[in-house]
Amino acid sequence: MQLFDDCELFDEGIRRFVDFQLPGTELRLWEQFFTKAESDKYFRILKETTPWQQRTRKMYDRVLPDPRLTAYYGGSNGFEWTTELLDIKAKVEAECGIEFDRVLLNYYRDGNDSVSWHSDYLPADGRHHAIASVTFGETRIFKVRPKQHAGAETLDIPLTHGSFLLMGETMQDLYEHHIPKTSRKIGARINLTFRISEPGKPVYYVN
Ligand SMILES: O=C(O)CCC(=O)C(=O)O
Ligand SMILES: [Fe+2]
Repeated sequence: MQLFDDCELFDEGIRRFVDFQLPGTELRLWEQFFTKAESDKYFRILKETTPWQQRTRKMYDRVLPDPRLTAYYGGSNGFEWTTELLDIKAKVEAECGIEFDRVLLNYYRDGNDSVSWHSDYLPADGRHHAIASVTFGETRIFKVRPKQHAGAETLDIPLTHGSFLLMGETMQDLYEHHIPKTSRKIGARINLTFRISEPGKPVYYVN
């Protein structure tokens, strides 16, 4: 589905906007939301200065490393915000009019890194909020399908360098998403998901 219906001139070309018009929720994509120069700078700084962590999770009776590295900022138990993360957050907030208070960074080192089908973790206040997803680096396919997916189509969205994807409040209730592995010889990708938690409550992040 390609509905580039609201193009505006951007300093390095055309900023393309897509509203995927998903039933029951909002899913909107701004490509080249950050300029090439900004995106290159943020990719380099985040790659080099983030204290990337290798998380593990228990699968049945085995403890397996997540196929990606992560770092968590803000909220009540994340790292201290950096200038760059606050700048990225401010630009996203100005566009969508929503304020976020924490961000999860994912570092996909190559095509072998991935995230399996899931919906994002329910915040401590028991209700889902909008999530803003920003990508720097290699393009990866973001797949979306309804939770009731028998017979349903999967939406494949290439998330490009400098793009901003906004998932609406009900997205996690109704849909799940996934970044598949790829055998293509590709470089690294960094994804940031800005989230909202109930103020004052610790966030036990999983996804
Ligand atoms: O890398 C992405 O685009 C998605 C990451 C994700 O789904 C998550 O961290 O929950
Ligand atoms: Fe997710």
